[in-house]
Amino acid sequence: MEKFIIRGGIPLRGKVKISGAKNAAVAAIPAALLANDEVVLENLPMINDVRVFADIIQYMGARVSLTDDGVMRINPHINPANLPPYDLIKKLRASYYLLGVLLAKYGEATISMPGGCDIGTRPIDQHIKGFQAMGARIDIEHGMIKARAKQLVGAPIYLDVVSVGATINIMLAASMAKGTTIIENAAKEPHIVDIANFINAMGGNVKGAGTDVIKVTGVEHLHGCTHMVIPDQIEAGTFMIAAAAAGGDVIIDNIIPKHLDPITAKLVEAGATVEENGDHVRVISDGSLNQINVKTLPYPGFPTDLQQPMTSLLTIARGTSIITETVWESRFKHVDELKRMGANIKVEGSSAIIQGVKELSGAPVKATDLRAGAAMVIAGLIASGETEISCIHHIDRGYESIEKKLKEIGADIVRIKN
Ligand SMILES: CC(=O)N[C@H]1[C@@H](OP(=O)(O)OP(=O)(O)OC[C@H]2O[C@@H](n3ccc(=O)[nH]c3=O)[C@H](O)[C@@H]2O)O[C@H](CO)[C@@H](O)[C@@H]1O
Ligand SMILES: C=C(OP(=O)(O)O)C(=O)O
Repeated sequence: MEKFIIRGGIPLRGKVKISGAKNAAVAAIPAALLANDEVVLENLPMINDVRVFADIIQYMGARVSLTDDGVMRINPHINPANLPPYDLIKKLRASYYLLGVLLAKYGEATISMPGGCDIGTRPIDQHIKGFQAMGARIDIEHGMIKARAKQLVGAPIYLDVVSVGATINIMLAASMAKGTTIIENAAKEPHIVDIANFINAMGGNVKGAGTDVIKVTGVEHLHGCTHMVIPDQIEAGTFMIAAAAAGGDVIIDNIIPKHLDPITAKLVEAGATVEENGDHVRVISDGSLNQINVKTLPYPGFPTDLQQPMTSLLTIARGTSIITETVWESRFKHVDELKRMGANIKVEGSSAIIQGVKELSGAPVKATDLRAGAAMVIAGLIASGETEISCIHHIDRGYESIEKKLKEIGADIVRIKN
């Protein structure tokens, strides 16, 4: 087991390069199996979720090479009967995308229930409803989801909730279905657009991604291509919040500033300066911030995946802030850990009421999930004294070398083996 040790109170200065988006990468890797020949994915983040997904598709027979610069070459010929074991599938959420991909290409998919962060109940009923509307038969037995369809047929599908996973999974299944699928009330996150672009680069026909109506016309075959994964909105937002909270002057580079608008708006409201320029944003802050209220919403709202990091920032903002989580019902496990560091937070239903304190003090805390881990890192950066963060395997699922990137902008953080 590894830990991070952070000595806080140091302003951050310099430039940090953002990696490819986790939630696009973990959809693009299974999506590559739709193609008939080699796919090259560029700008993949070097995170554990990517490595695990490489292991999963290799287990199924794909030939995969992944280099340190985030380039993965995938020869997509697999044996769909090689069912990846539960131990691999449960390591991440995005393994559910294998259902849409295998159903589209082979007419059959058997996958165990996916894993992912423990942030509330995580049903996949909307994915299933979509597959069923296209004519698939779905059975759930002994923890396995079995999906079968001689021929998927395009259909109108209205999502009851705005779901990132269901939108992408239905796009994947529909990419090779007979006829046209129309997804209404679709999610609009940047990674939805990225995967639609990737399917189109393989010869597919997806229109409307980024709006709430997506039209997918199935094609018979998809071919290989090279696709560059978009920058990670959530990693970029995490560094923006860290810079605003710890104080300093940080350029967050290699990003699409538009994707950061909801975060920029809130940091400016709290008193930080954010300058947008081409493919970077610059965050300048003296660490003295004012209270704000934040409500998580599907894109283009404030992302739920940054709610926990934002909570850490607000622990030291003047006044009382309220963060309302509308996407996940149990995404407040970081609160008890922040309280160990002196934060004054009360959770009432889906809101955290945060009374700003003068300072946090370092303490031993744990990363209860991926973004709770990021929240602990930010808390450690602003706290006086030493913070020791355990269970950092959660952080490694989704952040590429977070300690190296933070060190480059002046933070005092080390990874130690326990
Ligand atoms: C691998 C990946 O991309 N993970 C992201 C994805 O998770 P994930 O795809 O699991 O999240 P969804 O967008 O599907 O979930 C949004 C909401 O819809 C509900 N729901 C979802 C599906 C369904 O079939 N039925 C249903 O009721 C969920 O309980 C949740 O309340 O989007 C979330 C919301 O932006 C992010 O927090 C995760 O980081
Ligand atoms: C919740 C997250 O991840 P996952 O859906 O992969 O568990 C996240 O990235 O914040």
